[in-house]
Amino acid sequence: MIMIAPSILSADFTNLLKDIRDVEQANVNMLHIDVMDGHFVPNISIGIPVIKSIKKITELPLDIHLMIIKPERYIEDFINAGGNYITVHAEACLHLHRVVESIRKMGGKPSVALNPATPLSVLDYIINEIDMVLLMTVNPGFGGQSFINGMEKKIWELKNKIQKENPRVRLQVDGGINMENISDVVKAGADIIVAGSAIFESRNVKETIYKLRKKAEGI
Ligand SMILES: O=C(CO)[C@@H](O)[C@H](O)COP(=O)(O)O
Repeated sequence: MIMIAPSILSADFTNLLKDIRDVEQANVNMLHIDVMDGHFVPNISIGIPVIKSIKKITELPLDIHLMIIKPERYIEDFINAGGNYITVHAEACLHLHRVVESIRKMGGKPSVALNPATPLSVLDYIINEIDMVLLMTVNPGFGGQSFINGMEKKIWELKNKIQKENPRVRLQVDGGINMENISDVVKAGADIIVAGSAIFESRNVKETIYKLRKKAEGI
């Protein structure tokens, strides 16, 4: 089954409750929450108080994508705020193994994100310790960017690596995914689709999610 994770970065922050209820009614599998620090990426977004508030109003698993340098400083806070999946960037961690270990110890599901230009070999000695890999198909920092050409090949290579080395790992793909390219992304091997602007900037959020799911499942 393909999972859909709406990225609330593109939601209406003056009406977040309504947007969350809409995606819940469309049976999405988790909420993707982008945390940006203005250093690792050139943008600043959502932080711990907002995540705590979201946790109070939804039962959906919270998938926290930390686009922050030295994420080890805040792992405990994001887990206490209600994060389920905690994704850290390989590029942002001096001691990736230690960070992943601490996420697991504190009760989170550890996940590692890779920027588009980061080689898959950075996963070589960590793939057995994680639950998910987040492959970025845009340069992180903003919603609404275009999917980078050629990333299907990287998804496919990562899928092969996962199948060989740890088939329990889920492959999440994030950035520029829409109605036109979702089938290719799934065919290349994605298990979890993150989509922000394609969902929240559409006229009918629920209908868009149903259509994305249908395309993803080839129906
Ligand atoms: O992490 C990020 C951006 O850095 C993403 O989660 C975006 O929020 C996805 O938005 P779209 O590309 O789907 O509009």
